[in-house]
Amino acid sequence: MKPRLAFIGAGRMAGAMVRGLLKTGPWNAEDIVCTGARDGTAEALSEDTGIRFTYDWKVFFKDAQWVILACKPQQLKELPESLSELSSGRRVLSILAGTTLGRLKKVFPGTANIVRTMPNTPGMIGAGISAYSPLHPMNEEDEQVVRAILSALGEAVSMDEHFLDAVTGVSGSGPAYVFEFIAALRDGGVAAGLDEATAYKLALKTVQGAAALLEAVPETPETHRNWVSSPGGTTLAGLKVMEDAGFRGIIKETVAAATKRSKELSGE
Ligand SMILES: NC(=O)C1=CN([C@@H]2O[C@H](COP(=O)(O)OP(=O)(O)OC[C@H]3O[C@@H](n4cnc5c(N)ncnc54)[C@H](OP(=O)(O)O)[C@@H]3O)[C@@H](O)[C@H]2O)C=CC1
Ligand SMILES: O=C(O)[C@@H]1CCC=N1
Repeated sequence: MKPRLAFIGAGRMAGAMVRGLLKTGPWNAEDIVCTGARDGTAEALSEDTGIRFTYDWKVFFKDAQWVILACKPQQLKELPESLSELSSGRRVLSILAGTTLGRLKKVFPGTANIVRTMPNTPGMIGAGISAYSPLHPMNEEDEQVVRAILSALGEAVSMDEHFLDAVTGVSGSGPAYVFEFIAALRDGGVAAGLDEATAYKLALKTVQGAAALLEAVPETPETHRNWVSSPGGTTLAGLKVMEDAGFRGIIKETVAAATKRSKELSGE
């Protein structure tokens, strides 16, 4: 169970997947090829990891068994029409935000199966979470391959395609919200008198520690929040500002906007 993999796109996410795959195995560099849009990422990924790269689509598809689609959703329409024939009989795993299985089927009509997935950037260190959904029910071998590929990035869960836009809004884009929160916590510390490096370290370790604590002691976030909050104490004074400013409503709207954008991307 080690099909040859061919990446269309060699950017941040493709790079994370290739590095994860080479680390976790069973894939070796010679089992993987990539291509790009001639802006240098394919050469760079090849140089860094030892995988092959080519700009010749015939060479690209020659012995590819699984095609990993990892360009931007808007770049899908730039791919040549010849791909529809060249990809015939292959399997496709797409990480494109928003791009539905229905649309992918039109681009790759002769493929044996197509799987849509939504990973996230913590996958770069094996700490990601991906949801995936196949066009046709997968046989055991294909399911094993998909799980092995996604496991190189962290956890993987199977889900109805209907949910993948919401998954994108929560965990696909989610790391960016968390980074924004850490930056805001750092800036709050600086405004309260700390130097920037100290404030950043405190903010980062606090978010890291809080997430690790939640996982280790699986009470709800609300329970953990209450354990931090002493009556008449500092935390409640801080939380009141968050509540008055509608923090939860803002995050809900944030997820809704990203989910909506994911749905829109399917048509672009
Ligand atoms: N970034 C994230 O957090 C996440 C991203 N995704 C999805 O992953 C995908 C890739 O994102 P990301 O890695 O950030 O993007 P990058 O911009 O880093 O990478 C895009 C890659 O696609 C290549 N490319 C562009 N046009 C073509 C083309 N016509 N033919 C072949 N290759 C092409 C680029 O090549 P070149 O450099 O030569 O132009 C580049 O290697 C997106 O679809 C996104 O929705 C999913 C989950 C999380
Ligand atoms: O911003 C985006 O469109 C991609 C999808 C999820 C994370 N990044």
